[in-house]
Amino acid sequence: MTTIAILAGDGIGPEVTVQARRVLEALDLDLTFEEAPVGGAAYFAAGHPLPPETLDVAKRADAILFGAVGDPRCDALERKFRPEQAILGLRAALGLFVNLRPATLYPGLEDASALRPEVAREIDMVILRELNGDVYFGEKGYRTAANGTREGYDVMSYNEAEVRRIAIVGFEMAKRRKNKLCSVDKANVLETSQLWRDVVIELSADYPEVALTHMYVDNAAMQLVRNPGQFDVILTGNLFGDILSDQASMCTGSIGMLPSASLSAWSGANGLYEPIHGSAPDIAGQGKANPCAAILSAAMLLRHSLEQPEAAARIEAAVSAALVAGARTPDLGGTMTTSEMGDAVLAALV
Ligand SMILES: NC(=O)c1ccc[n+]([C@@H]2O[C@H](COP(=O)([O-])OP(=O)(O)OC[C@H]3O[C@@H](n4cnc5c(N)ncnc54)[C@H](O)[C@@H]3O)[C@@H](O)[C@H]2O)c1
Ligand SMILES: CC(C)[C@H](C(=O)O)[C@@H](O)C(=O)O
Ligand SMILES: [Mg+2]
Repeated sequence: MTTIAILAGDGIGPEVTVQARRVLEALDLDLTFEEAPVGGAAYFAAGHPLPPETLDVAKRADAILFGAVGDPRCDALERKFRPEQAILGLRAALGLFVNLRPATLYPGLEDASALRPEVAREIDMVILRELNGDVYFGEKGYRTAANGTREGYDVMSYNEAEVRRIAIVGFEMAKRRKNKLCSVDKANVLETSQLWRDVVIELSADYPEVALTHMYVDNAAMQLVRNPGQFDVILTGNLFGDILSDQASMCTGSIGMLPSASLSAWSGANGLYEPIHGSAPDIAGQGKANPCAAILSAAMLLRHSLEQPEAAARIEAAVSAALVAGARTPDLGGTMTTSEMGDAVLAALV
């Protein structure tokens, strides 16, 4: 029996996750679903954003479908109780250091893209984001000195083993795609990035067939808008990958379109799958959220954790067909509700 943990979370998290679950159920794959609270929902129900029972459910499952966490009512809480700690805690506890964030333009979405149609049409990349290190997991502090001056800090660091293991994934992915790897860093300023670049260059000797380039992150942000078609696999750290993937999403039409997979190795069980967007408090409860990113995350779950590539392709084809037929939530310029968009994808499933 295959068990999928559903951690829907806060805001639009539950709204989009239920649509992804409907699509998975329609495939008749004999999946069992186990729901558990996470984020603000878990804090209000159980006093902690990632209760031990929820972590157990996640660890026991064959794969995890995650919605989003974040609740403005928690903004004033001590950091360890904030909803966002739940997703960081899961990534750390499950050793999910590989984060795949594919960005492609779905047919017909040229009009929704922030770019000119001929530029947008070229987008077909994966942002490979390291997910267990960087400023996210370095020493942190917020303190007040004796003279009353406040100081905040988050240490940015990577060691060479951490860089090597994600870089290997990058080279292997590039080999299976277009043999192009662009490593994005800030080596002109940061020692962390200098180490990153040194390790990537050393490793490149094992992959002579892969064309390796390096780009500073500020230039990469610009090139994503100027000429996104130049990218195949972008290999980058935790913070830069977070920012660049939100930017890439608007090039493909909407942040509501980009799925992600978080894995402990390139392929394997216990992966966590989530849209790249957050809980979107500004539209929560209004039926306005685009469920495509969540639905496409379910497709990634089938491909990477359940070894069901045909089923994954069926979901992706259904999303594509629904969009070609004109199905659009407001973020894509349409008027459909979240569940109507789910209906459209279900109707297109063949
Ligand atoms: N992995 C996660 O759980 C995750 C990811 C990002 C942000 N967050 C959290 O979510 C909360 C809100 O953060 P934010 O506003 O900066 O980012 P967000 O991604 O939630 O929303 C940014 C903007 O995009 C829109 N948007 C997002 N998803 C959409 C969708 N599916 N369809 C249509 N529009 C969509 C929102 O309405 C908003 O205007 C914060 O608490 C943040 O920490 C969580
Ligand atoms: C909520 C937050 C911790 C998270 C991140 O920064 O990784 C989010 O922005 C994401 O992109 O998954
Ligand atoms: Mg983000």
